[in-house]
Amino acid sequence: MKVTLTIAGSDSSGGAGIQADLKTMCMNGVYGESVITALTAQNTTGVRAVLDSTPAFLEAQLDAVFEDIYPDAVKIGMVSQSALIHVIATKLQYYHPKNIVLDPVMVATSGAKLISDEAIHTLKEELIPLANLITPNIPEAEVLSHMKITSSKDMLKAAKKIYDTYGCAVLCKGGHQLNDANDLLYINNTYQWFYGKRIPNNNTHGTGCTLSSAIAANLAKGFTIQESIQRAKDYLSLALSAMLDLGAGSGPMMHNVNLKGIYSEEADNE
Ligand SMILES: Nc1ncnc2c1ncn2[C@@H]1O[C@H](COP(=O)(O)OP(=O)(O)OP(=O)(O)O)[C@@H](O)[C@H]1O
Ligand SMILES: Cc1ncc(CO)c(N)n1
Repeated sequence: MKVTLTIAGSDSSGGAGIQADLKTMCMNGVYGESVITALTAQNTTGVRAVLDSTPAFLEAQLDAVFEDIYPDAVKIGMVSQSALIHVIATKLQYYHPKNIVLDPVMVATSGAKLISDEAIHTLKEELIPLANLITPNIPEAEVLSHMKITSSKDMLKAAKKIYDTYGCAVLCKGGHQLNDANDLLYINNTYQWFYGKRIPNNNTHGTGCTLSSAIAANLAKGFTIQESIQRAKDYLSLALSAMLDLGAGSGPMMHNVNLKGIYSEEADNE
């Protein structure tokens, strides 16, 4: 069985973060491990409090996981402090996992800021260059590219700028902001659109976490980046289409959907 590790924050309401990642990994046919960067007290209406892990405890979690059940892919989500980002970067350089997907989480769907300004700088300097793929949404791509994005053309310009600066593949997600749910992959000096039909569901808490962990799960199973993105988008669409409606705010998605067995197999080239 293939193994995928999530390094992310816990969401007490179960819709985003570690909880979304583990549900997604389970449904996508891989064994999921979790290293927790922070606890959040949050629900569908907002984030009430954040308690960060200490750097030493984060380090202990990473060593425990990598020394025993070595993951085939790693997904990184919310990391709010520079010292924690530094620990992750140091350990990833030491253990060298094959596939690293980084979701540069900055702001929750509910609007809460999940990273300090100093940490954004450390993320750019130390962690983004280690990733194989990063998955910014539009506001995050604006921060990373230092430009405003108001159209598909802008998405392409920003994704190219990020790729040229950091050397990792970039999936710029069009989810919340533009009319369609179209995402743009920039990789190896070329680009590819992944088109998605917008599902009329405002319960989008955790869509970014779900997409990045589904991509990591599929990379672990041996699919290419392009195949993994397509499969992750298909999974997300199914989870959104189930139209779960929980909580007073932007609610979570339904993960226990009928996948008709298509998401559990491994790639032919494995
Ligand atoms: N209503 C929708 N219908 C279909 N796909 C959607 C919808 N909303 C978002 N998506 C898709 O979900 C994925 C995540 O994109 P999104 O822009 O929502 O990420 P995000 O803002 O990082 O999420 P989060 O809310 O977890 O921070 C993308 O593939 C996007 O196209
Ligand atoms: C813990 C956590 N990670 C990521 C997000 C972004 O959706 C969130 N709301 N909470």
